[in-house]
Amino acid sequence: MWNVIADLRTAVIAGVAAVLFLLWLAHRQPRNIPPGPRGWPLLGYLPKLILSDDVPVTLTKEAQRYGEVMSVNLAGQLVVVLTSPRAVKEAFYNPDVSSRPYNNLYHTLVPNGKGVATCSGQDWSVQRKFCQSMFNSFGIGKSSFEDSITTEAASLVKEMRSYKERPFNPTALFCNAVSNITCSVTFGKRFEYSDPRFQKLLASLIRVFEVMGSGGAVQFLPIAQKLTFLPSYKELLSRVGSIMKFIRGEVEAHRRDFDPDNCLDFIDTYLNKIRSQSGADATSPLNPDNLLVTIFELFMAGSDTTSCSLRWALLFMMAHPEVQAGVQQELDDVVGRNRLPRLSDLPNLPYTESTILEILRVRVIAPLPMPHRASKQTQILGYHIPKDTLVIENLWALCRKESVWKDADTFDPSRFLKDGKVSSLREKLSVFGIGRRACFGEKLARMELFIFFSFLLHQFTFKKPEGAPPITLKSTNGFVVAPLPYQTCAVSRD
Ligand code: HEM
Repeated sequence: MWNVIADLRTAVIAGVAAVLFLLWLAHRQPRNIPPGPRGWPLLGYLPKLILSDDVPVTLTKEAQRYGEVMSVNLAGQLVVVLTSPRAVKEAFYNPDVSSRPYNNLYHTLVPNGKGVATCSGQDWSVQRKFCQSMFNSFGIGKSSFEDSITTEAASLVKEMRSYKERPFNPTALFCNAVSNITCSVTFGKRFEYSDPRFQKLLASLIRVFEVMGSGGAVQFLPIAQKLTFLPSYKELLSRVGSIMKFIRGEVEAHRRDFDPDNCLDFIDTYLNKIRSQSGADATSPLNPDNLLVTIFELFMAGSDTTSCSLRWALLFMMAHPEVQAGVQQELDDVVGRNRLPRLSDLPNLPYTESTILEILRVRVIAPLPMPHRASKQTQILGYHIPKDTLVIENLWALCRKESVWKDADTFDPSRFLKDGKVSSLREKLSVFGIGRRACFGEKLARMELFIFFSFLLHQFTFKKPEGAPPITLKSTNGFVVAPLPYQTCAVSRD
């Protein structure tokens, strides 16, 4: 009798041990994956991120403990966070870390649509190459495109002047001005600041970035793709849907009036390409669905980003009147009062350029950009990276490294100056990302920032309105890090 019980006990213990061993086998981490904090059972590090006030700062602190290549488990998804230029360079020049995670938001709205920012593989490389060649042919980044931006900057100055030095919130004006540049490239037209249909669209655009939150990257986790019942997802779906509807209307109008001998904008050129390849290559990534999503992405990526940097720029000028006066002095010395700044003045405006660079550095507007996905098993600095790992660059950490940026929290444009010129430190500023998927609109954004900023400071002095609350440099927690809403007075310099 006792033998039976002893045998049974042995069998149960052996059975439990076998089950535990199999569970361990199934859930064990592959060897040599990057180190990182453990987190909770099942949810891993996700609760800590969700509860964090400032996700990039939290991840930077963890990286000080675990290193430049760190991993966290977010509800079963392995995510690798990179916090040094050498780690980001090695990872993001590697074709095997150049894919993007699946995104069911777009998939729901345009089931077959793939754009340029969220797709992978052949779809991405063909689209990106085509878009890049189009941007080049429109002269973006060169002086031939300058007039489009100066015309818009002049409209912005006129609009700000119309407040007659009374307080206003510059958010909608900047968003309208910058979006108009994207619209002039894509749709071949701009929209008036008073156009209610366009204003509604811009409000949706700003709201999309707010709703996405600073855990923007979290949107791409497999678990997030299942939370489609949440009110925030429903709001995103409805807002993105209304932006898509607007774009669809513009594409339809272009299709109706299409003239292959007169392709003046992005949509016409893309439609012409689709037409020229029909029959020859039915599977080409250049197709009507992808056109829709690509325009949506250019519109999103190109509008709130630059306009948000301009909002920071005005706020920092109000908070640091001595820097504002320094930029104005330089503009007056180099440009004078009888004309407006031109792109060709830039090499002679080192303090103005340093101020723009410092604004980009001190408030990195995309601190944790959209994740990359490893399309196959690979390595980063010797660590094993399994297939389908998400890889994120922590740009906030890169712009705060004390060894490169002394007193990194201090706003100090002169850090970029050496012997009266902009120093090579400029090359170390990585706010547009690094590698194969680095920002595609960087040249356009830099042109826009210089022209808008120099026009505004040439024409106005920005001041905190009397009686307004003290200036705060705190930010919102959106996918794009924006200043809290504020008011300014544009005091004419003439
Ligand atoms: C201050 C302004 C801007 C900043 C700081 C910025 C920053 C970034 C960053 C950090 C990335 C991610 C890089 C990566 O995934 O590795 C990115 C991607 C991208 N940006 Fe920008 N951006 C700005 C303006 C623009 C503009 C004006 C456009 C176009 C009109 C644009 C279009 C894109 C696109 C299409 C991508 C995706 C590229 C790809 O996946 O291949 N951006 N941007």
